[in-house]
Amino acid sequence: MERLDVVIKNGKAVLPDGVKETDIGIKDGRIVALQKGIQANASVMLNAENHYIFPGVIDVHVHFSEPGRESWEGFHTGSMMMAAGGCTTYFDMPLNGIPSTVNVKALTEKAEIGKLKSFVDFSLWGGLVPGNEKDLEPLAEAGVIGFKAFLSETGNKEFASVDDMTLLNGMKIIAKTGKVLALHSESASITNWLKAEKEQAGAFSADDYLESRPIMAEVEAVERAIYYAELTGCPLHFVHISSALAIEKIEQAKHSGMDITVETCPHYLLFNHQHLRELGTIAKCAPPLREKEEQEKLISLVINQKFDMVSSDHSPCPFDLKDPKKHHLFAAWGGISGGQFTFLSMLELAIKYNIPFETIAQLTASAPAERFGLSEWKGKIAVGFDADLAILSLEDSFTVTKENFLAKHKESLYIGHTFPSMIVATISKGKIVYQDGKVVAGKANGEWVKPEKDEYVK
Ligand SMILES: NC(=O)NC(NC(N)=O)C(=O)[O-]
Ligand SMILES: [Zn+2]
Ligand SMILES: [Zn+2]
Repeated sequence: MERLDVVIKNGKAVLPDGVKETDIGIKDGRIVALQKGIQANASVMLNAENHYIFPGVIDVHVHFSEPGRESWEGFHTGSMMMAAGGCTTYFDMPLNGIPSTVNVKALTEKAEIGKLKSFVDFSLWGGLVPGNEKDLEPLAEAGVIGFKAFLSETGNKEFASVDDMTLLNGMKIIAKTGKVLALHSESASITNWLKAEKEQAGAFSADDYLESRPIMAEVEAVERAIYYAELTGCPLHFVHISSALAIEKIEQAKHSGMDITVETCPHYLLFNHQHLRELGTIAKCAPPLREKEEQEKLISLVINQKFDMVSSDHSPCPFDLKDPKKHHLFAAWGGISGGQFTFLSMLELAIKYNIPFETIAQLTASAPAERFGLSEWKGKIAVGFDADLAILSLEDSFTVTKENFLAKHKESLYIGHTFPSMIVATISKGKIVYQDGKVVAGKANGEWVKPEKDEYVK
């Protein structure tokens, strides 16, 4: 009888063309068989009867802040949290750590730490900042997944936002490397101007914060970036888009044939401005949570497949920096801590709005793999692909507590939230990393994943 490492029996696998009952056979970290009734000797047999098996989440947007600010998160706790959330590959952003990932030395240093500490696979973004134009091609060659720049201030002095000239020059160079430029799109001019007005008036309420980062600030930045991409031919990825009007502009550009993708994050879909009013700093992010009406529009846009993917934008910090006793809302650190909940959030929406599970798998796994050059071996359940899987039960629910939230800091908008499904296990390249509420992997086996080599066109 054939010898396999793992056989998952009787699950409902979420395949690109629909849900299918099948066994999954795994050997040497890859899926080798996808059929009912696999007869094999396997070291590990899992019964997945009544459970759904999704491709492991590929979360393109997290901030683990290591090296330099590992007191904010770090690869160890961060990757355990991702595993608990059904994520098997995440892309770490180039900012919030010290140094920022803006040259090859910083990239290599971060990759070494990730390889030692991460429980699941990861890729690394490189930064575009004023003054690092000469580092862009070397970073591309060294294997960054793409580049990231900020059009508004980052809130951290080690990673400056781009001025228009840096953006244009950077786009021109990035276009040549064949990589994608990801943009935090809020206009620095508009948000700084409005923020200064609020500061002068000493007006720091939740409503003031929302007013200081209006939808127009997002739309202006998106439109400008689209013009610049048209001039330079640079592929773009808009991160954490929070308004229907921005999507309208992005849709127009896509229809004109431009190479653009867009993500939103679960917090814009599950929460709204009322949560900032009630909960304060833990619900502070940029762009801000929008009014309920906008939240509903964003959900419709997800249902109508106007977003290419979803990401968590896990951007935590020690609670001290969010402590309302010490900082008013404008001064507190902005960022939502919720990397564990992208998949469960999308399942909540799928159940509520009848979104097909294969659409969820597309948003959380296959579209990111496709966009960022990993689609030959990651992002879907298929023979020959990495056995990166998330096993889900619809018969159980999951209420977030400080105990089962595995991020370094336990303060989060999600504490107390009940998701209508539960992750039973997460498998990374054939190894069970998370099962029954615990990270079970003995050691950190995550690898640094680089995009396909032939993506790089000199
Ligand atoms: N410096 C940050 O991590 N910022 C993040 N903060 C948010 N989203 O509030 C982000 O992605 O913009
Ligand atoms: Zn951002
Ligand atoms: Zn971010």
